[in-house]
Amino acid sequence: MTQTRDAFENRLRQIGAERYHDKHPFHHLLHGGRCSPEQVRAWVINRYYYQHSIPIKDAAFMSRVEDPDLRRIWRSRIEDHDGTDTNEGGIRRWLRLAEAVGLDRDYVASNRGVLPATRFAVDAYVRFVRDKTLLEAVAASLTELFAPKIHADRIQGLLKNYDFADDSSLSYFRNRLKEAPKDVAFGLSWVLDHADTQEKQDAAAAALIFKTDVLWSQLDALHAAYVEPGRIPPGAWVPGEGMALAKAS
Ligand SMILES: O=C(O)c1cc(C(=O)O)c2c(n1)C(=O)C(=O)c1cc(C(=O)O)[nH]c1-2
Repeated sequence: MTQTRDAFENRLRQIGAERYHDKHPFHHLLHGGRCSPEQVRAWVINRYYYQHSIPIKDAAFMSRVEDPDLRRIWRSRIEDHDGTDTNEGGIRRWLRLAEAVGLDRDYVASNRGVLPATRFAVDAYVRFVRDKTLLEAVAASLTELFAPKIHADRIQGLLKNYDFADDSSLSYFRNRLKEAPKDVAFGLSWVLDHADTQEKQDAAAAALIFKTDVLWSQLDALHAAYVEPGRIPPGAWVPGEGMALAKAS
């Protein structure tokens, strides 16, 4: 049976409550100040691959949209990450974080050393958005419903626990707190409007579950490689690599 708008929204929110990556043990270590500097670096390097792929994903989405009004709304997502004349953009802000934790920004931007499972998961998200229906593609982005809380927790946890954390290094997350609400308000109402049969509601819910798996498996890979059991796959970043050279005084 097709669910009412409210019941369907609750179903989507329940998926986040059960499966969002704020519950992953790696995030508990990171936000609680229990990551070593090397583990923080591993997270920054791998998460950059996600950041760099988000505007590629959004461009793949836009390439399939026939409605200029939808493209007009969606394109701010690309600008939020790639920047504009007046906005530095999320990718550069992330590289500022990379420098603050001691990494060489060109190394991080090269995507060398990214874990294979991170690549597989993130590339699967880009392909999903390229290949599935527009409804499934928008529904997959709705994990962002749950992101403001994790960004706020992260800002607080990193500021409290790590010397590298300050307004400059954490500016990525502060900006997302301003940018994400407009995206998610639009995305949610678009999905609620367009998922008007049971079949479409089921497909949208499955897309959101798929996306929580994309996020969760990245952290599983990070945890296995750099926390426990500490098995770094061949070719992945090894602590000590990719560091910025100390500035000559
Ligand atoms: O730090 C996080 O936990 C987190 C999660 C997510 C998400 O839920 O996919 C995004 C972001 N951050 C983020 O910063 C971001 O720009 C973003 C875009 C998207 C998307 O699917 O289009 N998700 C996310």
